[in-house]
Amino acid sequence: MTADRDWAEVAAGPPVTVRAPATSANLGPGFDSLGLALTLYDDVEVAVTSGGLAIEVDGEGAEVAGRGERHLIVQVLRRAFGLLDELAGTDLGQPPGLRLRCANRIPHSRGLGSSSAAIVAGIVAARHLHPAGAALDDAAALRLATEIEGHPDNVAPCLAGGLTIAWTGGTGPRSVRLEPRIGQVTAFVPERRLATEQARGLLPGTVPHGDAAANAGRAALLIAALAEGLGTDVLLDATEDRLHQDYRAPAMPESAELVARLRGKGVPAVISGAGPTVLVFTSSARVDSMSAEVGNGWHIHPLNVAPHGARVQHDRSGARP
Ligand SMILES: Nc1ncnc2c1ncn2[C@@H]1O[C@H](COP(=O)(O)OP(=O)(O)OP(=O)(O)O)[C@@H](O)[C@H]1O
Ligand SMILES: N[C@@H](CCO)C(=O)O
Repeated sequence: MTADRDWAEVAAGPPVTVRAPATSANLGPGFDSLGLALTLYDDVEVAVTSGGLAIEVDGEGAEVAGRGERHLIVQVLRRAFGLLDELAGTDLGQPPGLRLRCANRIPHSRGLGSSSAAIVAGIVAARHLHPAGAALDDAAALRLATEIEGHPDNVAPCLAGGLTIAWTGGTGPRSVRLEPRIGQVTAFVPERRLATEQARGLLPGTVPHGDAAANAGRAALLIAALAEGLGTDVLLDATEDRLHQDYRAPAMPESAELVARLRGKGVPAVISGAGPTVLVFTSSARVDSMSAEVGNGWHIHPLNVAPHGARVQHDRSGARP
């Protein structure tokens, strides 16, 4: 099948800008399954050009700009363009050139889903730019993003917004989106980075049956607490974890200590994703009083749940939404 446009025509058109939200995965007991989209965003502009590869990065992780073909978003664009040709039966191949402009606000390797935002932004941009982009539907986008990221819990809310429960079934990764009834959450972000790969390496191969059973019950309770807007006392119990946080504590002792301290005072606090950011479910009034107590060394981000997943921002072409 031939596409209705070729890369030269795409290059003559406008670039696409995608806004992708930060995400917090696990939320305590929901390891590799639960995720929340947050109102902290990366913006990625992608243009097809007549040749070469140019990458500009402003903000977080500016050092990744020099990676050329190894830049995560470039790799994702290439994978998505290849998959689109396969799915649509077209043979466009790779575009002659690409230009990326990244405005990064999500801190890297802190547990706020920066890699998922980059992956999802790349997929949404590729779907918009490729003339047969509609062939990559939402289910295929989730499958591709999960394949690249390795687990679905950050990419699902980054694609869908809100609160998501993600799992891998017989047909691959899937997710369900819920509208959480919670107000503000606050991210306490330390300077120290922790790569997800390193944090995953600290997990044991097996866990005691009692711990697995406790987490299953708490994860179920957490969904009810978030969906129904249940009170802080329920949320405190519902965010208890026994499957990952303690095993990872040696790699982020300050974060583990902060979570324990806040929980000891009745505040529902968890490690965000693979850490070391601490995510707190609480009102803004409480955060103000907590901030003084938490001390220096933490960047404090009061955030809301992002209602939408990654979306195209400026579409001057009037083409696909
Ligand atoms: N906007 C981006 N552009 C290019 N590469 C990125 C971008 N964001 C993240 N990355 C890559 O992903 C790495 C961080 O991914 P990692 O999985 O370790 O942490 P995270 O996604 O921030 O946290 P978590 O998965 O725990 O929520 C960075 O070091 C960088 O290589
Ligand atoms: N569920 C993942 C989230 C981080 O990407 C983990 O905790 O390793």
